[in-house]
Amino acid sequence: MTFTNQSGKSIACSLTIAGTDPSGGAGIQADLKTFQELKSYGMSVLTSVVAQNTTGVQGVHHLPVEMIEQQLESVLSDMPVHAFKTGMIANTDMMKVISKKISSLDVPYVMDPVMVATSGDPLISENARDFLRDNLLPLTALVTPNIPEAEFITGEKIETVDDMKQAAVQIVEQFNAGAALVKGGHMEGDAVDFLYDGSELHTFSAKRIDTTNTHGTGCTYSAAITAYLSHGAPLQQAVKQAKQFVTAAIQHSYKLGSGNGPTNHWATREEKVKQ
Ligand SMILES: Nc1ncnc2c1ncn2[C@@H]1O[C@H](COP(=O)(O)OP(=O)(O)O)[C@@H](O)[C@H]1O
Ligand SMILES: Cc1ncc(COP(=O)(O)O)c(N)n1
Repeated sequence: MTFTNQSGKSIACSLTIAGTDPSGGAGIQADLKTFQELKSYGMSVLTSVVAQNTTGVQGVHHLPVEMIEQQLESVLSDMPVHAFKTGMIANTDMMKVISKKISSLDVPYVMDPVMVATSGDPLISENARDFLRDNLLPLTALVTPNIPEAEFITGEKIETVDDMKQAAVQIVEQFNAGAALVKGGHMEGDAVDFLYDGSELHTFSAKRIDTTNTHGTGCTYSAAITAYLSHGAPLQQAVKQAKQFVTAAIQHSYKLGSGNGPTNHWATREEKVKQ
Protein backbone atom coordinates (compact mmCIF):
# COMPACT_ATOMS: atom_id res chain seq x y z
CA MET A 1 0.00 0.00 0.00
CA THR A 2 1.33 3.47 -0.80
CA PHE A 3 0.41 6.55 1.16
CA THR A 4 0.87 9.96 -0.37
CA ASN A 5 0.95 13.50 0.94
CA GLN A 6 -0.92 16.39 -0.66
CA SER A 7 1.73 16.90 -3.31
CA GLY A 8 1.52 13.25 -4.27
CA LYS A 9 4.78 12.09 -2.66
CA SER A 10 4.66 8.75 -0.90
CA ILE A 11 5.18 8.73 2.86
CA ALA A 12 6.96 5.92 4.66
CA CYS A 13 5.76 5.35 8.24
CA SER A 14 7.68 3.66 11.09
CA LEU A 15 6.52 2.71 14.58
CA THR A 16 8.61 2.06 17.67
CA ILE A 17 7.34 0.22 20.76
CA ALA A 18 9.87 0.90 23.52
CA GLY A 19 10.89 2.62 26.75
CA THR A 20 12.04 6.20 27.19
CA ASP A 21 15.33 7.99 27.77
CA PRO A 22 14.79 11.56 29.01
CA SER A 23 18.47 12.33 28.26
CA GLY A 24 17.65 11.71 24.59
CA GLY A 25 20.32 9.19 23.55
CA ALA A 26 18.52 5.84 23.67
CA GLY A 27 15.01 4.33 23.66
CA ILE A 28 12.01 6.02 22.04
CA GLN A 29 13.83 9.33 21.77
CA ALA A 30 16.71 7.84 19.74
CA ASP A 31 14.24 5.93 17.57
CA LEU A 32 12.15 8.99 16.70
CA LYS A 33 15.23 11.11 15.95
CA THR A 34 16.48 8.37 13.65
CA PHE A 35 13.14 7.94 11.85
CA GLN A 36 13.03 11.70 11.30
CA GLU A 37 16.59 11.83 9.93
CA LEU A 38 15.81 9.00 7.53
CA LYS A 39 12.59 10.60 6.32
CA SER A 40 10.23 8.03 7.74
CA TYR A 41 7.19 9.39 9.59
CA GLY A 42 7.80 8.36 13.20
CA MET A 43 5.24 7.00 15.67
CA SER A 44 5.77 5.61 19.18
CA VAL A 45 4.07 3.42 21.75
CA LEU A 46 5.58 3.79 25.25
CA THR A 47 6.11 0.74 27.41
CA SER A 48 8.06 2.11 30.39
CA VAL A 49 9.12 5.55 31.50
CA VAL A 50 12.79 5.26 32.46
CA ALA A 51 14.68 7.86 34.50
CA GLN A 52 18.13 7.48 32.96
CA ASN A 53 21.04 9.45 31.58
CA THR A 54 24.57 8.83 30.32
CA THR A 55 25.64 7.43 33.72
CA GLY A 56 22.91 4.81 34.16
CA VAL A 57 19.32 4.14 35.17
CA GLN A 58 17.93 5.97 38.20
CA GLY A 59 14.31 4.73 38.13
CA VAL A 60 11.68 2.91 36.08
CA HIS A 61 7.90 3.21 35.91
CA HIS A 62 6.11 0.57 33.87
CA LEU A 63 2.91 1.68 32.15
CA PRO A 64 -0.16 -0.46 32.84
CA VAL A 65 -0.60 -3.06 30.08
CA GLU A 66 -4.07 -1.68 29.32
CA MET A 67 -2.45 1.64 28.42
CA ILE A 68 0.06 -0.05 26.14
CA GLU A 69 -2.78 -1.91 24.45
CA GLN A 70 -4.74 1.31 24.06
CA GLN A 71 -1.81 3.15 22.49
CA LEU A 72 -1.34 0.31 20.01
CA GLU A 73 -5.04 0.39 19.23
CA SER A 74 -4.90 4.17 18.68
CA VAL A 75 -2.05 3.87 16.20
CA LEU A 76 -3.05 0.69 14.42
CA SER A 77 -6.72 1.57 13.98
CA ASP A 78 -5.90 4.87 12.32
CA MET A 79 -2.37 5.11 10.95
CA PRO A 80 -0.39 3.30 8.26
CA VAL A 81 2.68 1.38 9.50
CA HIS A 82 5.22 0.20 6.91
CA ALA A 83 7.77 -1.21 9.37
CA PHE A 84 8.05 -1.32 13.17
CA LYS A 85 10.54 -2.12 15.90
CA THR A 86 10.43 -3.09 19.52
CA GLY A 87 12.98 -2.09 22.13
CA MET A 88 12.58 -2.36 25.90
CA ILE A 89 9.58 -4.51 26.84
CA ALA A 90 10.02 -5.05 30.56
CA ASN A 91 7.74 -7.96 31.46
CA THR A 92 5.71 -10.86 30.09
CA ASP A 93 2.34 -9.14 30.56
CA MET A 94 3.45 -6.37 28.22
CA MET A 95 4.87 -8.92 25.79
CA LYS A 96 1.58 -10.86 25.67
CA VAL A 97 -0.43 -7.76 24.79
CA ILE A 98 2.12 -6.58 22.23
CA SER A 99 2.44 -9.96 20.52
CA LYS A 100 -1.35 -10.23 20.23
CA LYS A 101 -1.59 -6.81 18.59
CA ILE A 102 1.36 -7.09 16.22
CA SER A 103 0.78 -10.62 15.01
CA SER A 104 -1.81 -9.35 12.52
CA LEU A 105 0.57 -6.72 11.07
CA ASP A 106 1.91 -7.81 7.70
CA VAL A 107 4.96 -5.49 7.62
CA PRO A 108 8.61 -6.03 8.68
CA TYR A 109 9.17 -6.35 12.44
CA VAL A 110 12.67 -5.49 13.74
CA MET A 111 13.36 -6.59 17.31
CA ASP A 112 16.14 -4.99 19.32
CA PRO A 113 16.15 -7.57 22.15
CA VAL A 114 16.99 -4.97 24.81
CA MET A 115 17.96 -6.62 28.08
CA VAL A 116 20.61 -4.43 29.73
CA ALA A 117 21.51 -0.72 29.28
CA THR A 118 25.04 0.26 28.15
CA SER A 119 25.60 1.24 31.81
CA GLY A 120 24.96 -2.38 32.88
CA ASP A 121 21.52 -1.75 34.43
CA PRO A 122 18.96 -4.51 33.67
CA LEU A 123 15.95 -3.27 31.69
CA ILE A 124 13.74 -6.39 31.55
CA SER A 125 12.85 -9.15 34.03
CA GLU A 126 14.49 -12.56 33.79
CA ASN A 127 11.39 -14.53 32.84
CA ALA A 128 10.57 -11.86 30.23
CA ARG A 129 13.79 -12.82 28.43
CA ASP A 130 12.52 -16.37 27.99
CA PHE A 131 9.14 -15.17 26.78
CA LEU A 132 10.79 -12.78 24.33
CA ARG A 133 12.90 -15.57 22.88
CA ASP A 134 10.13 -18.17 22.70
CA ASN A 135 7.12 -16.07 21.69
CA LEU A 136 8.18 -12.80 20.07
CA LEU A 137 11.28 -13.90 18.18
CA PRO A 138 9.31 -16.08 15.71
CA LEU A 139 7.28 -13.00 14.67
CA THR A 140 10.32 -11.00 13.56
CA ALA A 141 11.70 -10.14 10.15
CA LEU A 142 14.98 -9.39 11.94
CA VAL A 143 16.42 -9.53 15.46
CA THR A 144 19.52 -7.44 16.32
CA PRO A 145 21.23 -8.89 19.42
CA ASN A 146 24.53 -7.61 20.79
CA ILE A 147 26.95 -10.26 22.08
CA PRO A 148 25.45 -10.73 25.59
CA GLU A 149 21.92 -10.87 24.11
CA ALA A 150 22.98 -13.41 21.46
CA GLU A 151 24.61 -15.47 24.22
CA PHE A 152 21.38 -15.46 26.17
CA ILE A 153 19.24 -16.45 23.17
CA THR A 154 21.53 -19.29 22.06
CA GLY A 155 22.76 -20.36 25.50
CA GLU A 156 26.30 -20.47 24.04
CA LYS A 157 29.36 -18.39 24.91
CA ILE A 158 30.49 -16.07 22.08
CA GLU A 159 34.23 -15.40 22.01
CA THR A 160 35.24 -15.43 18.36
CA VAL A 161 33.98 -14.22 15.00
CA ASP A 162 33.04 -17.81 14.16
CA ASP A 163 30.94 -17.97 17.35
CA MET A 164 29.12 -14.81 16.18
CA LYS A 165 28.35 -16.33 12.78
CA GLN A 166 27.23 -19.57 14.39
CA ALA A 167 24.93 -17.64 16.76
CA ALA A 168 23.31 -15.75 13.87
CA VAL A 169 22.54 -19.04 12.10
CA GLN A 170 21.29 -20.70 15.30
CA ILE A 171 18.95 -17.80 16.17
CA VAL A 172 17.23 -18.26 12.81
CA GLU A 173 17.33 -22.05 12.48
CA GLN A 174 16.60 -23.02 16.09
CA PHE A 175 14.71 -20.02 17.48
CA ASN A 176 12.80 -19.11 14.30
CA ALA A 177 13.72 -15.45 13.94
CA GLY A 178 13.13 -14.19 10.38
CA ALA A 179 16.80 -13.13 10.22
CA ALA A 180 19.49 -12.36 12.80
CA LEU A 181 22.07 -9.57 12.92
CA VAL A 182 24.66 -10.33 15.61
CA LYS A 183 26.46 -7.06 16.46
CA GLY A 184 30.11 -6.89 17.34
CA GLY A 185 30.20 -3.66 19.35
CA HIS A 186 31.23 -5.64 22.42
CA MET A 187 34.11 -7.48 20.69
CA GLU A 188 37.68 -6.23 20.22
CA GLY A 189 39.05 -4.91 16.92
CA ASP A 190 36.88 -3.64 14.07
CA ALA A 191 33.13 -3.24 14.62
CA VAL A 192 31.89 -6.23 12.61
CA ASP A 193 28.27 -7.43 12.48
CA PHE A 194 26.96 -10.65 10.88
CA LEU A 195 23.56 -11.02 9.24
CA TYR A 196 22.05 -14.43 8.57
CA ASP A 197 18.94 -14.12 6.41
CA GLY A 198 17.96 -17.79 6.38
CA SER A 199 20.14 -18.70 3.41
CA GLU A 200 23.34 -16.64 3.46
CA LEU A 201 25.68 -14.90 5.89
CA HIS A 202 26.52 -11.26 5.17
CA THR A 203 29.25 -9.20 6.87
CA PHE A 204 29.01 -5.50 7.74
CA SER A 205 32.25 -4.01 8.93
CA ALA A 206 33.46 -0.60 10.12
CA LYS A 207 36.66 0.60 11.78
CA ARG A 208 36.29 0.72 15.55
CA ILE A 209 35.96 4.31 16.70
CA ASP A 210 37.86 5.16 19.85
CA THR A 211 35.05 6.57 21.98
CA THR A 212 33.01 5.78 25.08
CA ASN A 213 30.05 7.74 23.69
CA THR A 214 28.00 4.72 22.69
CA HIS A 215 24.80 5.28 24.67
CA GLY A 216 21.95 4.31 22.36
CA THR A 217 23.93 2.76 19.49
CA GLY A 218 21.76 -0.38 19.42
CA CYS A 219 18.54 1.65 19.48
CA THR A 220 19.76 3.94 16.70
CA TYR A 221 20.93 1.03 14.52
CA SER A 222 17.67 -0.94 14.77
CA ALA A 223 15.61 2.23 14.24
CA ALA A 224 17.65 3.03 11.11
CA ILE A 225 17.08 -0.49 9.75
CA THR A 226 13.34 -0.07 10.44
CA ALA A 227 13.27 3.29 8.66
CA TYR A 228 15.01 1.90 5.57
CA LEU A 229 12.64 -1.10 5.54
CA SER A 230 9.68 1.30 5.77
CA HIS A 231 10.91 2.83 2.50
CA GLY A 232 10.78 -0.62 0.94
CA ALA A 233 14.52 -1.43 0.98
CA PRO A 234 15.40 -5.15 0.91
CA LEU A 235 16.81 -6.40 4.24
CA GLN A 236 20.48 -6.58 3.25
CA GLN A 237 20.37 -3.08 1.77
CA ALA A 238 18.57 -1.71 4.85
CA VAL A 239 21.26 -3.14 7.16
CA LYS A 240 24.08 -1.85 4.95
CA GLN A 241 22.72 1.69 4.96
CA ALA A 242 21.85 1.57 8.67
CA LYS A 243 25.40 0.44 9.47
CA GLN A 244 26.72 3.53 7.66
CA PHE A 245 24.24 5.69 9.56
CA VAL A 246 25.15 4.32 13.01
CA THR A 247 28.89 4.44 12.27
CA ALA A 248 28.63 8.14 11.37
CA ALA A 249 26.49 8.71 14.48
CA ILE A 250 29.23 7.14 16.65
CA GLN A 251 32.03 8.92 14.74
CA HIS A 252 30.42 12.29 15.49
CA SER A 253 28.96 11.31 18.88
CA TYR A 254 28.47 13.95 21.54
CA LYS A 255 30.67 14.26 24.57
CA LEU A 256 27.64 15.13 26.66
CA GLY A 257 27.01 14.03 30.25
CA SER A 258 29.58 12.44 32.53
CA GLY A 259 29.03 8.81 31.44
CA ASN A 260 28.65 7.21 28.00
CA GLY A 261 27.61 10.11 25.79
CA PRO A 262 24.92 9.83 23.09
CA THR A 263 25.37 9.21 19.38
CA ASN A 264 24.77 12.00 16.88
CA HIS A 265 21.69 11.46 14.74
CA TRP A 266 22.55 14.45 12.55
CA ALA A 267 25.92 13.01 11.60
CA THR A 268 24.97 12.10 8.04
CA ARG A 269 23.72 15.62 7.27
CA GLU A 270 25.95 17.70 5.07
CA GLU A 271 26.11 20.48 7.63
CA LYS A 272 27.26 18.73 10.77
CA VAL A 273 26.48 20.24 14.11
CA LYS A 274 29.74 21.39 15.68
CA GLN A 275 30.30 21.06 19.42
N1 LIG B 1 33.35 1.94 19.09
C1 LIG B 1 32.65 1.61 18.00
N2 LIG B 1 33.10 1.97 16.77
C2 LIG B 1 32.39 1.66 15.66
N3 LIG B 1 31.24 0.97 15.69
C3 LIG B 1 30.76 0.56 16.88
C4 LIG B 1 31.43 0.86 18.10
N4 LIG B 1 30.68 0.34 19.14
C5 LIG B 1 29.61 -0.23 18.58
N5 LIG B 1 29.65 -0.14 17.23
C6 LIG B 1 28.65 -0.61 16.27
O1 LIG B 1 27.41 -0.04 16.70
C7 LIG B 1 26.33 -0.93 16.43
C8 LIG B 1 25.64 -1.26 17.76
O2 LIG B 1 26.32 -2.35 18.33
P1 LIG B 1 26.47 -2.75 19.83
O3 LIG B 1 27.23 -1.69 20.57
O4 LIG B 1 27.05 -4.12 19.84
O5 LIG B 1 24.96 -2.78 20.30
P2 LIG B 1 24.23 -2.43 21.68
O6 LIG B 1 24.13 -0.94 21.74
O7 LIG B 1 22.91 -3.11 21.51
O8 LIG B 1 25.07 -3.01 22.78
C9 LIG B 1 26.98 -2.13 15.74
O9 LIG B 1 26.97 -1.92 14.34
C10 LIG B 1 28.41 -2.11 16.25
O10 LIG B 1 29.29 -2.79 15.38
C1 LIG C 1 14.60 2.72 27.22
C2 LIG C 1 15.90 2.14 26.79
N1 LIG C 1 15.91 1.23 25.79
C3 LIG C 1 17.09 0.69 25.38
C4 LIG C 1 18.27 1.05 25.97
C5 LIG C 1 19.55 0.41 25.52
O1 LIG C 1 20.43 1.32 24.94
P1 LIG C 1 21.67 0.88 24.02
O2 LIG C 1 21.25 1.15 22.61
O3 LIG C 1 22.79 1.77 24.48
O4 LIG C 1 21.96 -0.57 24.23
C6 LIG C 1 18.24 2.02 27.01
N2 LIG C 1 19.36 2.44 27.62
N3 LIG C 1 17.03 2.54 27.38
